[in-house]
Amino acid sequence: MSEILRIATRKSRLALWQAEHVRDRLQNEWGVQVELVPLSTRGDEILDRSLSKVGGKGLFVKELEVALELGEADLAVHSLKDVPMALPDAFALACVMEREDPRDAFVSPGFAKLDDLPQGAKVGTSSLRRASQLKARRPDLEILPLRGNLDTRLRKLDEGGFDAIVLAAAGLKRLELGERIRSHFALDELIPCAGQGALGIEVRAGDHALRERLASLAHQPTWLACAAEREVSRRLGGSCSMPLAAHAQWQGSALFLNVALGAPEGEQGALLRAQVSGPAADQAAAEALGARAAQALLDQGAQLPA
Ligand SMILES: NCc1[nH]cc(CCC(=O)O)c1CC(=O)O
Repeated sequence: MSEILRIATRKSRLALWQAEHVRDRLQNEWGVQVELVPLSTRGDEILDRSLSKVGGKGLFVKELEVALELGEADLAVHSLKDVPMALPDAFALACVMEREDPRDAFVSPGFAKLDDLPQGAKVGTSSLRRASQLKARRPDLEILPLRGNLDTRLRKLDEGGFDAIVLAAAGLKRLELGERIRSHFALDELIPCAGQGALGIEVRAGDHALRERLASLAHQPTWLACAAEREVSRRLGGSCSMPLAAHAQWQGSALFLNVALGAPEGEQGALLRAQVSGPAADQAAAEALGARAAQALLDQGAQLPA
């Protein structure tokens, strides 16, 4: 077979690692030839500005979709947490792969963990989700914006100006930067965002044969957990301009879904939290759990975006 599959990817080191990871699996497990098609996305170009104000997460995904649409690539590999809840009809999420460590990591030259930070310490993160949960635990902290890819953020920490920064453990581990992690936040202490640590593969919706074949890369427990998490975002109209956290963990055949929602940007207010659990044998059951968690937040007064 002379078939060549092409993977559209962003050019950041993490995006390339993730695309190479999928390439290697396809080559090893299917014996096909796979090429990477690296693209720069508008998301990367405007990373130094406020993403939440220019159009949100979808930007990371959009240019890769254009390459799929034009037939320049057959698959797009994404960090699932950057994939919008609703894809355009022409595209489909063919599979979600086994999740890496979903936790957030505490990175600091001088301190081993959050509780060790002195009063008023400066913590870098531009994630509203991380900021609202950190503030709920430590109202004294000064949260400062920190953007850019992982290498850029670590460089900014090394240049001074922050006592600590918070990053996804998965990205650091994939880039062999795990030694920068001083400690991991517990999953109920700094709840991750929906899909954190998981990879999703997007294809043209009409590529039925490829969609079926990609089922061999899917990890069903990860997919069901992420389906529950993503349903919370979908119900609450979640975007990265919303400080929403949703993380589901398996205990036997039951899924435990932890969610938190901070006050809207610039406003004061308590962090809302909820936990729901139940069996989740299929996607519908997982999404029903997500819907229950979203309703629990709404019952506590969560505001849907206008
Ligand atoms: N928001 C950007 C982004 N998208 C995916 C990852 C890391 C990998 C992952 O969480 O799956 C990161 C970095 C971070 O949040 O620190």
